[in-house]
Amino acid sequence: MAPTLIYIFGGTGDLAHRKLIPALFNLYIDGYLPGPFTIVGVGRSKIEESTYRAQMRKSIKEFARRSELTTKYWSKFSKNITFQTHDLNSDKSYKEMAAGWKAFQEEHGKESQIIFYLSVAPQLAPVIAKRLHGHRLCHDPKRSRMVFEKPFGHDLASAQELNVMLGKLFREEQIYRIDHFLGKETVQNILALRFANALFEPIWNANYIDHVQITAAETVSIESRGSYYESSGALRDMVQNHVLQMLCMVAMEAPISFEADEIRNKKLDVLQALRHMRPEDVHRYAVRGQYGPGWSKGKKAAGYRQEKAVDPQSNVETFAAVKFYVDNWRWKDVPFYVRTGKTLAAKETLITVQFRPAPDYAFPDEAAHTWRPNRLVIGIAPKMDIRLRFQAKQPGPSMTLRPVDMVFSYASRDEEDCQPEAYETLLQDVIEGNPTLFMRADQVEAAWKAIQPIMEVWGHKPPVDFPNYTPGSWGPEDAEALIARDGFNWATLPEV
Ligand SMILES: NC(=O)C1=CN([C@@H]2O[C@H](COP(=O)(O)OP(=O)(O)OC[C@H]3O[C@@H](n4cnc5c(N)ncnc54)[C@H](OP(=O)(O)O)[C@@H]3O)[C@@H](O)[C@H]2O)C=CC1
Ligand SMILES: O=C1O[C@H](COP(=O)(O)O)[C@@H](O)[C@H](O)[C@H]1O
Repeated sequence: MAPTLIYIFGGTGDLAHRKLIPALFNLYIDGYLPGPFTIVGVGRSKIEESTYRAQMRKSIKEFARRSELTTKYWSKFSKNITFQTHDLNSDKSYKEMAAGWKAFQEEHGKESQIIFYLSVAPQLAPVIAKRLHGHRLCHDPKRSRMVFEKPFGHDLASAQELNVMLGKLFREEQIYRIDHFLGKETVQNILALRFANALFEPIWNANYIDHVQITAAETVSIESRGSYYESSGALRDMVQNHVLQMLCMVAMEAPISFEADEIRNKKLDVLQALRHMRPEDVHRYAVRGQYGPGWSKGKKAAGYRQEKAVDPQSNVETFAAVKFYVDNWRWKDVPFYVRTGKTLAAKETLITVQFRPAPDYAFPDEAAHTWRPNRLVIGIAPKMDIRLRFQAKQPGPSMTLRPVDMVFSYASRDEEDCQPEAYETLLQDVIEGNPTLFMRADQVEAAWKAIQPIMEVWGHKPPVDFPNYTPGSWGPEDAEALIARDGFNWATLPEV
């Protein structure tokens, strides 16, 4: 692998502390980092290199998957970490970085590569891109890459604008739009489950599948991210990206190869097939919620409007549920119910594929058959498993049925401990120049387009009932109604 210089813009921020540096540490332990590499944390803070290193050591101890190995590997790893104070709006900073890049190439050779990870507020992205271009820091498309954190844009128009600008300055293959859910093992495994087995594919369509549910529930509040969340909300923060990407994995057609563009094309087809919502129909398809004050894990919990950096009258949603349809042959009239929210009853990311009931059959009524067990449940996180729930005969003299599970669990195969974190997989892909798991410009735009009508209606019509759910619940009543109207319930882990 080519010698690599990695700039982490936002090196003092939350994401760098909790995810990026710990992920790079794990990659180092596994020998996946290139021979010579340098990680340069960048922030406005005026801190010494030694202080930065000490902070990063603490982060690794706290957040790295294999923190117990900190002592063993830290001293070697830390030699590759440095810190620079820069204002990323200032030209001078890029001049200094250009000098640093020149020196790196002189030391390690012309095949060296440079990566800029933009772990900063999205408003900084355009100025950074222009300056990197202006200082020829990304002029060689084969040896320079930029990683853009989410959110990529604020809506369809701003995402398009950013894409157009980047398209003028760089080649698409240099631009890595990250969605960390795509780095999760269990999300990638959906492709293996569907396309490496002939078992499911024949029934993976509207003839046999009744509906699909995707839940991405969190127990945490918005924590210290109030100012970001006020300009985002659950729909932009989770549905536009992570949830729709999971939906694509479930709904896409079989790829003919695992080439980056082939997978991206197949996912784009799904996004483009999402049924357009007319503004007057949005209330039938989408529900929003905001948590009020209450109790969580035996402690008093603040409501969203009482959180730091949040407007006390805020109408930003912390919960969203949407019913999507994928208007193509495979998924004709099959609803995809998705929901996500903060301070919910459980941390649970789960995909449930509900099959249609068996046709009328010979079992006596007292067999108490229901058709709900007939489902495949994919645990994305924190439970990582796949369970097929089906009807079986209850042992005994009568023909009584009961639901049973056939389970593949990562934990039971000792595989959970050696799972790379999503950011490890994705950072390794950036270093190796593999964009398969990253979003192409058109995908990001198609995802914004899918939720644009909801954003517009919600933006124009303030909610009348906020706050409308309590911490520790499963969200607002209306979310139950959204799915109950069609005769179903949301699936959660204990009862699936
Ligand atoms: N945190 C998370 O869990 C997630 C974050 N993201 C995305 O990642 C990005 C970063 O988020 P997060 O780490 O939480 O943000 P933080 O607010 O914690 O950190 C922001 C970083 O940007 C730096 N910064 C801000 N302005 C400048 C500037 N003008 N010049 C140089 N550095 C600057 C800050 O440095 P300093 O303080 O030293 O000035 C700090 O390191 C955002 O786009 C966010 O949406 C995405 C998914 C999850
Ligand atoms: O991108 C985001 O994701 C996290 C949830 O990610 P997970 O891997 O912990 O499930 C979410 O908390 C955050 O609000 C959002 O920005």
